[in-house]
Amino acid sequence: MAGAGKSTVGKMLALSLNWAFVDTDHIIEATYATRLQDVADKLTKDEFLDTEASIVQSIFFNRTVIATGGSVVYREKTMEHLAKLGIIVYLNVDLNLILERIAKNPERGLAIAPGQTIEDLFHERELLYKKYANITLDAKTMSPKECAQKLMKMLPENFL
Ligand SMILES: Nc1ncnc2c1ncn2[C@@H]1O[C@H](COP(=O)(O)OP(=O)(O)O)[C@@H](O)[C@H]1O
Ligand SMILES: O=C(O)C1=C[C@@H](OP(=O)(O)O)[C@@H](O)[C@H](O)C1
Ligand SMILES: [Mg+2]
Repeated sequence: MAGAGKSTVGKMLALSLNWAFVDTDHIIEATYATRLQDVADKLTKDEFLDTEASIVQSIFFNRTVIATGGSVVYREKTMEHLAKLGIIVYLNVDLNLILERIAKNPERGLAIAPGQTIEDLFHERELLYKKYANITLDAKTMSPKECAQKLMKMLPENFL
């Protein structure tokens, strides 16, 4: 979910693993040579989801922690692609904390349909995040560093 900490924790996890780190929001910005928000503003929700999906599906990196946007989960093919690349981590953070973090940064983009609330979005996505996750980390009470440390322990031994 947006605000769960994917970009922050992902970067720290990559450092711990000594792996590369890629944020797919940055790849979208690099591709379109503009801010993510400018890309999103010109598109409907579905068009944004398709754009994100096609960019994520063009990634074939190994030994890389990939932080996606929270909206990636709507496209089954894209999630299957990510599943082939490696382990999918779900950072589970409760709704109140998500609302707090989003409120702190209202400029933050969100693929949300007209009339939909963040609560609706959270509940709709929660099921999808659980469906695709190989590892679920209850991240609510942990700092980003603690999340990364815990994930290091949760990764399968034969994975590294
Ligand atoms: N575990 C955490 N504890 C406290 N603050 C966090 C934690 N993870 C992320 N944050 C903060 O929450 C905000 C959203 O984090 P971000 O990594 O951008 O989330 P995402 O990429 O999932 O949208 C940032 O301001 C970040 O510093
Ligand atoms: O969850 C979402 O709808 C989105 C989350 C954003 O990324 P983060 O999850 O990193 O905030 C970004 O991809 C886009 O604005 C849509
Ligand atoms: Mg992010």
